[in-house]
Amino acid sequence: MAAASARQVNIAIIGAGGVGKCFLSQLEQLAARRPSPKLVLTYISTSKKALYSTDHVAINIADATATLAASQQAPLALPKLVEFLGTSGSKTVLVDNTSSQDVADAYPLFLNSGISIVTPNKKAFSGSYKLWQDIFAAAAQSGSRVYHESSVGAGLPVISTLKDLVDTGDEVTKIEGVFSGTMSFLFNSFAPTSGSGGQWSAEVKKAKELGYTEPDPRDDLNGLDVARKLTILARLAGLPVESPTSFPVQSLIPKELESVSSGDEFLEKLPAFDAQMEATKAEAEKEGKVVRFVGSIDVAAKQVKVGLEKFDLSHPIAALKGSDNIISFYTKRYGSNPLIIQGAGAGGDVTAMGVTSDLLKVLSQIA
Ligand SMILES: NC(=O)C1=CN([C@@H]2O[C@H](COP(=O)(O)OP(=O)(O)OC[C@H]3O[C@@H](n4cnc5c(N)ncnc54)[C@H](OP(=O)(O)O)[C@@H]3O)[C@@H](O)[C@H]2O)C=CC1
Ligand SMILES: N[C@@H](CC=O)C(=O)O
Ligand code: NA
Repeated sequence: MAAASARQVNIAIIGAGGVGKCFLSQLEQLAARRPSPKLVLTYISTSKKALYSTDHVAINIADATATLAASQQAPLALPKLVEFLGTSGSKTVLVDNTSSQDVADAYPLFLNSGISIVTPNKKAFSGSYKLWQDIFAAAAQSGSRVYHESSVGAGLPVISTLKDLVDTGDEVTKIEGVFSGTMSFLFNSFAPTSGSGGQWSAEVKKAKELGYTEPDPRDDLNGLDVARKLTILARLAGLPVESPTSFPVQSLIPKELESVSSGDEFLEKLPAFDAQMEATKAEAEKEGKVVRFVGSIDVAAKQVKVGLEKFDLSHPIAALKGSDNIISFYTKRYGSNPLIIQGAGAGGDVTAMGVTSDLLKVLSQIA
């Protein structure tokens, strides 16, 4: 076991894709700006490769992506990773930048071993309610921390705001808005409030290229990504929602493409079904409206729903730009004027910002 250092915190990263690379760059700046505690990257992996040494030698953060790409080491199995991180003698924060359910399922194991977690991955907090309970019980029992701001609204302060409302004794009655950067971008560019808009399937490809979509864009188009975010918010607001499939969720996947085997094949075949979304858009236009993909949680009625709705052109939801999310919290204190949060809801840099700010919170508590 390496010698213990109170003023050193080790960082282990799983996932080095769009968000992971932006996080690495923010971590490099953070480590340079803040000498204490010393931040030491000791493990990084994708699904196929890893970088680490048995004596926990620091990995150069600036070169980590390139060194990882050239590495011949395989990732450690998750229980082995927990063991490895536990032998460093320093406090450790795991940064999960994947969308993996397997990694999410292992959070209780990491937390029980005293390893804190920061992540934009929604799977742990929107999976089974039992996993949610196990995660927070493990953190409470071991004193390790878990933060997931970017799991809703990317770096926008959505989770922290909701926690503050609840923890200070306000009563949240309703949460509603646009919760997907991808869906926002798609509808803002396909059905703008002025002009004719782009082709649906071409906009879907653009959203993927811009890094807004989930690794498989069908996870956005089937409504599940928004359903996951609403599950997380509903639970934080006090509703023990069982899963993201336990309430009505509208899918925008054409019936004919429901069984295609890969995201790439789906994107290739999607142009043949553009007429379906054109019809939805035209129907709203006939009423002088635009269509948008929204979600809502009615806390008192215990109702959660996700799907398309039509909006007047003057409505704030109709007028969103780019990948903007807009989230309104209706509470007893705020009365009929909700507390509203708006801004980019997807993209590598803004998502990594939420992860980095979570890391800062953990450091202020453990270091
Ligand atoms: N992109 C965005 O705007 C936002 C993303 N998020 C969340 O951030 C997370 C990352 O998204 P993003 O960076 O866009 O996704 P990417 O697909 O770009 O990157 C995912 C990374 O995770 C790795 N990975 C996947 N599964 C495993 C596994 N089982 N073990 C180890 N590594 C694994 C991948 O490795 P490999 O390449 O080898 O598969 C890849 O490096 C997701 O949970 C997403 O929902 C949240 C808010 C906004
Ligand atoms: N795919 C998601 C990414 C952020 O959670 C989205 O588009 O909102
Ligand atoms: Na957020």
